[in-house]
Amino acid sequence: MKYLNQHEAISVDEELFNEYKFSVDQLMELAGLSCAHAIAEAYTPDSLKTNKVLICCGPGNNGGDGLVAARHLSLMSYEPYIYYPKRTEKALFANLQHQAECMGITVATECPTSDRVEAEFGLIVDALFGFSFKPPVRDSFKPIMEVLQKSTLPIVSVDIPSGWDVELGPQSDCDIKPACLISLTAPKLCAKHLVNAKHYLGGRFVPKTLEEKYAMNLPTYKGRDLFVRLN
Ligand SMILES: NC(=O)C1=CN([C@@H]2O[C@H](COP(=O)(O)OP(=O)(O)OC[C@H]3O[C@@H](n4cnc5c(N)ncnc54)[C@H](O)[C@@H]3O)[C@@H](O)[C@H]2O)[C@@H](O)CC1
Ligand SMILES: [K+]
Repeated sequence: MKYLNQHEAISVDEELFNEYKFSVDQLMELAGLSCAHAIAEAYTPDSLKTNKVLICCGPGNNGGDGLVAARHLSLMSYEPYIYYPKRTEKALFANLQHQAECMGITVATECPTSDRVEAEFGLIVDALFGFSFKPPVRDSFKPIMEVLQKSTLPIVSVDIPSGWDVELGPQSDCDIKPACLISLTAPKLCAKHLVNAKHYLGGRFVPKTLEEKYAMNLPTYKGRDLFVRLN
């Protein structure tokens, strides 16, 4: 299987939208749903200290995947709580936030303290930054990155472990250690730097012609599964 560089990941994204005419909402829903399913397989509610899940959502589409995943997790016996500090004006994101709130999920702008996170939650979902991230992390996201770096809870990263360079992996100023990574579409080069982590692939929406154009050589998804375990 091929691990994409940052440029390839962005090109694949653009082709899905421009050539194949998918809308962002469509792919985000499928991506976030596949994350919720992979999380439910990797961390059943009763395997966790508590079923409360902290979902950290960033300002871009990676954050959107987190908002979608939260909604699906709430339908599957988890109790999500969303930290979403930097919001956009775009209707898609406002609607995703609204849908989550209508389902009784808190969407907060205030960064939770480490003490609170350790005491209150059983799992952290990191949907802060995806394949468009360029290090270093800007100041406004440093407090939550510190919480993630200090945490003893399992962290599930969506697409890219946040703060990692998309190709080079961990950075000295920001080195979170996810217990699980859910790559979307195809893994990116940074996934080669995972240590002792579960690795899933989700985002089962890549047309065969696009897979072949980028020589992705994707693994076979089983039956109706929305994700496949890589490691
Ligand atoms: N192409 C695909 O196949 C799909 C991609 N999706 C998701 O979309 C993600 C990519 O989304 P985007 O391109 O919107 O970008 P990201 O969500 O990766 O991040 C972009 C945002 O982060 C900010 N940012 C970048 N560097 C930063 C830094 N150093 N410090 C603080 N903030 C920083 C940018 O200002 C921007 O607001 C993927 O990783 C994946 O999670 C899915 O939603 C749908 C399908
Ligand atoms: K992430």
